Amino acid sequence: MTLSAQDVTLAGRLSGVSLSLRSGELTAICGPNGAGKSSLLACLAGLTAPEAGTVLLDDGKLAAIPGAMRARRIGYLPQSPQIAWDISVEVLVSLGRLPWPDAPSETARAAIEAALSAMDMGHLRHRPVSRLSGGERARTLMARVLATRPDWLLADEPLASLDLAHASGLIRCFRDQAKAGHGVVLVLHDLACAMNHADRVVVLDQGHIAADGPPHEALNEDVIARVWGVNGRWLGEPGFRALSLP
Ligand SMILES: Nc1ncnc2c1ncn2[C@@H]1O[C@H](COP(=O)(O)OP(=O)(O)OP(=O)(O)O)[C@@H](O)[C@H]1O
Repeated sequence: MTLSAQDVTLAGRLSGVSLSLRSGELTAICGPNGAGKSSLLACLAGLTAPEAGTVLLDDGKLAAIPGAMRARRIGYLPQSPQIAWDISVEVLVSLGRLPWPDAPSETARAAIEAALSAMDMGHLRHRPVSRLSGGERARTLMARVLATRPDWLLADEPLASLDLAHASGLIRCFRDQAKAGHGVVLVLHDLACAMNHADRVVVLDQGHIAADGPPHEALNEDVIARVWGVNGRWLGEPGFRALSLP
């Protein structure tokens, strides 16, 4: 399965971006503030229509796929999700099953339970979302996406408010999803996380692709100096790299 952008343009945000993402891989999209990462992810999710260019899911135009089917195939976590109603954690997570015609069913129940468990939210399932901490709220919203069991997981800064143990658990979850053949695409500011856990890194800079490849190439020190303007140094062993900043 592939999810591709062909010459995608959004004025002032993306300039002719082309890339083809493969399922079974964890792809990290990195870049400075305002580089166009969230804009690209929203286009790939089918939630922002490009002004020019096309997004393809496998060989078909994403825009031509009916909404419910698209929502079954692509799960999307925005950078700052809004929660409209003060419902319980469990009800919010169960909304992830809305695109499916199966609710309530054994499959739906199992997907919701697995998502609550993966995000360590089972013990808070009855709590209203207005009474969650920031990290708990983020885990609940991620669980809602997981409950859909989409082919593609697109998440914008999914680790931003998680503590160390929950961030590590979520990275493991993303890796398992990729191993199971799903496509995982994450916007990440944490370059060490991208270096250590991604199969592929796409670096965006001012709406263009500045680098694209395995992490050790796409995030080498020259690219970091050129794109971020910082002379960082990679330290440590592969898989446990840390970026030391001057
Ligand atoms: N709805 C919008 N309409 C017009 N311009 C926008 C819109 N949203 C964002 N922009 C602009 O487009 C550019 C890219 O924004 P985007 O949110 O994609 O960047 P980003 O790489 O995700 O940044 P960050 O790391 O700060 O989250 C920025 O200059 C931003 O100001």
